[in-house]
Amino acid sequence: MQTTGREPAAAQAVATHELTRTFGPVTALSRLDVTMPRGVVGLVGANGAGKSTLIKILLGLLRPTSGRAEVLGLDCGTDGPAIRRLVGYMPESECLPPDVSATELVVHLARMSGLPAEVARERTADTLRHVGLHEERYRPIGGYSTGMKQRVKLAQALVHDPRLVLLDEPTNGLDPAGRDEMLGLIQRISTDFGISVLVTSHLLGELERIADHLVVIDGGVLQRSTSTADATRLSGVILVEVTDRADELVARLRAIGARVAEGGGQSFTVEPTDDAVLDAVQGGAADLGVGLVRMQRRRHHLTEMFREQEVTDVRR
Ligand SMILES: Nc1ncnc2c1ncn2[C@@H]1O[C@H](COP(=O)(O)OP(=O)(O)OP(=O)(O)O)[C@@H](O)[C@H]1O
Repeated sequence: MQTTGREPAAAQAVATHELTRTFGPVTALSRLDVTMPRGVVGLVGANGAGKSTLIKILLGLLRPTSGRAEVLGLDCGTDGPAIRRLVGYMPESECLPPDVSATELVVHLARMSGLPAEVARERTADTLRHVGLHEERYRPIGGYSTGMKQRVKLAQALVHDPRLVLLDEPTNGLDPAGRDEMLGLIQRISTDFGISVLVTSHLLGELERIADHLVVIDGGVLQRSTSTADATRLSGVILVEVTDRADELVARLRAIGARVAEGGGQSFTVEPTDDAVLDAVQGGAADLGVGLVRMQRRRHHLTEMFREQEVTDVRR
C-alpha cells in the first residue's frame, strides 16, 4: 500500500461542531463538539452510546439533525463523494454475501470505487495478504470463520488506499486470540501505511492498547477526549509496602500532614506533595527498623478513569 499524494491538508481526522442527531424521541448524539487527531483514535462507549450514529454521519450515510461534522477537513454534508474516496468503512453488522469468494468481493468493491480492473486485482491480492487471508481467499465466504469474515470486511475498507478508515466494533465476536490479531492489524494500518484509524469498541482495555487518542461518549454526550498517554498518566500516588509496622509508619506520615490511604496488609498509598514526604517514608521505615518491600508510582488505567467518572456522576 502506498500513499497517493492526495492527502488533504487538514491536521485533524475528524471535527464535529454542536453535532446532534435524534431518532424520534431518542437523542443519539447531543451537541457533540470534538476534534480527533490523525493516528489511531479509539471511540469508546457502551451499547447505544451513539458510536455507530457518529460514524454514519461522518460517512454521509445519515444527516445530522443539527450541527455539522468534518472528515479530513471536508464537510460531511456537502463533500460526500470526496470523503468516500478518502475514507474506508468497516461496518459492525454481518453484511458479506456467502456465495462469493473474498477475492471476487473485494475486486468488485475496488472496481466500484473507481480502480481499473488490473489495479483492482493487484490491490485486492496485496490487501488480502496484508490482513492475513491466503489460499482461503478463493473459497466462498459462507464457509469462513468469524475472524476470517472480519478480515474480509477490513480488506474491503482498505482496498482503495484511503487516508482514514472507520472501523465499527472490529473485534466483535472474536475470541481472545482473534482479538489480539485484529488489534495488531489495526495498529499496523497506521504505523506501516500511515492510514489514520477511527475504531469503536465498548471494551476499554482494547483501545487503551492501540489508540493514540481516546474519545469517550455516553448517551450521545462527550465525556472525555484525551491522548491515551494523558489518560494513563503517572498518577503521582506512591504505593508503599513494608515488612512490618505499616500502621506506625502511616501514623508518622499523617503527623507531618501527608495524605495516606491504608491498603491491605503492610501496604498503603501516599501522595507525595514534596520530597519531605518521600524522605519521611524512607526515614520512618529506617527508624522503625522495618524493610521497604516496594515504593513505586502507580499509573492510572482507563478503567479507573471511568470509575472516577462514575463517582463524579454519583456525587452530582
Ligand atoms: N435508525 C434508528 N432508528 C431509531 N433509533 C436509532 C436508530 N439508530 C440508532 N438509534 C438509537 O440511537 C442510539 C444510539 O445508537 P448507536 O447505534 O449509534 O449506538 P452505538 O454506540 O453504536 O451502540 P451499539 O454498539 O449497540 O451499536 C440508541 O438509543 C439507538 O437505539
